Amino acid sequence: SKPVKDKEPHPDDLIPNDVRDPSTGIWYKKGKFMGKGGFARCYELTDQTTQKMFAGKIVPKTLLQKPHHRDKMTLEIQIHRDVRHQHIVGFHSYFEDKDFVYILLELCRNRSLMELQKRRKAITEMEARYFLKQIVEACVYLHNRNIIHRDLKLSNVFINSNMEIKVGDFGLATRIDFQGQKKKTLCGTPNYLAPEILMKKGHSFEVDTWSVGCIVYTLLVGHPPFETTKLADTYDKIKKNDYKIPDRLSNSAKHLIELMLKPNPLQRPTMRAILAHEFFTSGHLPSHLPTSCLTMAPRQV
Ligand SMILES: COc1cc(C(=O)NC2CCN(C)CC2)ccc1Nc1cc2c(cn1)c(C)nn2-c1cc(Cl)cc(-c2ccccc2C(N)=O)c1
Repeated sequence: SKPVKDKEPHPDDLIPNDVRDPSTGIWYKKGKFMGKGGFARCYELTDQTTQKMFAGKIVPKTLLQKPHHRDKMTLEIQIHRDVRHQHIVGFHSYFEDKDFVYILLELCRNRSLMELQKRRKAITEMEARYFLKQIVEACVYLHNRNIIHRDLKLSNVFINSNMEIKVGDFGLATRIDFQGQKKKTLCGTPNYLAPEILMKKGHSFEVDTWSVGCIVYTLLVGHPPFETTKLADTYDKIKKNDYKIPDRLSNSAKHLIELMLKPNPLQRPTMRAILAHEFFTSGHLPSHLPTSCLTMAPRQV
C-alpha cells in the first residue's frame, strides 16, 4: 500500500507565538492571521512593551533559498524602508530568526480597496475622487524618487482606521537608475498589466499610470476594464486596448480613464498632471469619508 505522507505541519504552527527583534530586544506577540500574498503570511504583531500593533509580513526562509528570491525580498525591504509619506504604508522595522523574515508594517484596520470594492461593487465618483487623489499623491512622491511601484492594485491600497489610503506592497517595485531608463524585465505578474510590459517593449513610470487607471475604472464600473474568464483573453484585450466605459460615468471621469489607459505610454498623463485633471474639480472632493462607505454608498447631496 502507498505510504501515507505524514501530514505537513500547518505553516501557522511553525511561526512562534512570541518573536524577538534581536537588534532592539523587543518582544512581539503574534495575533490574528490577516491574509497571505506571495511568499508572505500576514499576522497582527503586538509590541509587548508599548502594545502598539503592526501588520507583520512573515516569510519562511525555506522559500528564500534561491538567491533570486532572496534578492527580491532584499530589494522590497530596501525600497520600502527608504520611503515615508502620508499615503504610503509605514515601514516600521524588519528582522529575522533561524526560520523566518519578519517585516513590521503599519496596520490598516479597514483592510484594502479590494474588500471595499467586493462589498460595494461600483462606488460613487465622489468617493473615487477621494481615494484617487491620495493614491496619486503617493505615486507623485514615489516617481519623484525614481521608484516605480509596478503592482498597484486594489489589494495593495490599504485603508486605515481614519479611512485614509496607504499604498503598500513593494514586492515588484524598482528604481530607475538614470533619466529615460526603460526596464526590460519584471518577474512576477502585476494584476493590472500594462501593454508595454505584455509586449516586452521596455517600461517605466507610465505602467503605474495604467494600473491606477484600471483601479479607477474598477471602482467606478464595478469590474476591471479587461477582465475575462481566461488570462489569454484578458491579455488579448489589453493588447487591443479593448474596453468599454459605461455612459453613466461623467464626461470628466470617462476622459480621465481614457487618458490613463492610452495604449501608448507616452500619451498617458504624469501623476502630477492627473492631479490637475478636471475630474478633481468637476464634483465634490471630501476631506474625509465615514467608515460607513466600507459597506454602503454615502447619501448623495
Ligand atoms: C486588521 O487589519 C486587517 C485585517 C484583515 C482581516 O481581517 N483579514 C481576514 C479576512 C477573512 N479571513 C477569513 C481572515 C482574515 C486583513 C488585513 C488587515 N490589515 C492589513 C493588512 C496588511 C497590511 C496592513 N493592514 C499590510 C501593510 N499588508 N497587509 C497584507 C499583507 C499580506 Cl501578506 C496580505 C494581505 C492580504 C491578502 C489577501 C487578501 C487581502 C489582503 C489585504 N490586502 O488585506 C494584506
